[in-house]
Amino acid sequence: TRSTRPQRLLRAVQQKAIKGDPQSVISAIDYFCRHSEWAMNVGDEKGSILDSVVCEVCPTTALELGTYCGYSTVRIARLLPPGTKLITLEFNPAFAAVARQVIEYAGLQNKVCLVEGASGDLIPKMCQMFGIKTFDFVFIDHWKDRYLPDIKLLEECQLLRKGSILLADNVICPGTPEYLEYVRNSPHYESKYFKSHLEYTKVEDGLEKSVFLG
Ligand SMILES: CNc1ncnc2c1ncn2[C@@H]1O[C@H](/C=C/CNC(=O)c2cc(-c3ccc(F)cc3)cc(O)c2O)[C@@H](O)[C@H]1O
Ligand SMILES: [Mg+2]
Repeated sequence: TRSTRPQRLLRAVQQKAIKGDPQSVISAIDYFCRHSEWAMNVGDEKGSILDSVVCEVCPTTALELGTYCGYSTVRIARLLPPGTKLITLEFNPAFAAVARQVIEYAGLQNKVCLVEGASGDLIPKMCQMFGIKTFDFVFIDHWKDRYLPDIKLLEECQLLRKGSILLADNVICPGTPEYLEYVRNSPHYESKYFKSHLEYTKVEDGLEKSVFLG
């Protein structure tokens, strides 16, 4: 049977990147997506904004919603100091299998915990599964209509603290109108839009950075 796009993306990593070198894995995926097949990774332009926010926050606990092929997982994990963990949630087993191999190829398996399952089921289990009290940083990049319910769930589970940073992809394209309206109007968040472009295109898109105020 034909290979899937994530499998072809993984093959590009295995053929072009250097084992144990996260930057070469990132570059191999970006090259593949620009010159062979577009894929819904956060990409290099929005990815450098993601990098700067991660470096600014220096999270000790981080969560990613929607691993897909692990591109943003590698971008985030490569910047984390030793001893910190990035927990990434992915409910599609085929995508999770590819992501595990991409993360391992980058040599970052010790900084990442990929949990297979739905965010709605797993978020309430973060404390019992990992002893996590609160997240310093959350990268949101899964189904766009799940951004809002999932941050409300994070609030309910008291997994956010004063100063926790949420960074959401695709707030313009495909768009997350209900999420944007909430974080921009809620007294519990201070929000800022980082204008950029949809990965590998000239279409406008951007990231929304929101600080939880408690
Ligand atoms: C709902 N709870 C969930 N729990 C765990 N994993 C979940 C999940 N929802 C979705 N996922 C997973 O996240 C990933 C989903 C990502 C959805 N992303 C998009 O739709 C997306 C789409 C575009 C896009 C933009 C323009 C266009 F023309 C076509 C596509 C660009 C992006 O950057 C995107 O992130 C998959 O791996 C999916 O299996
Ligand atoms: Mg995205």
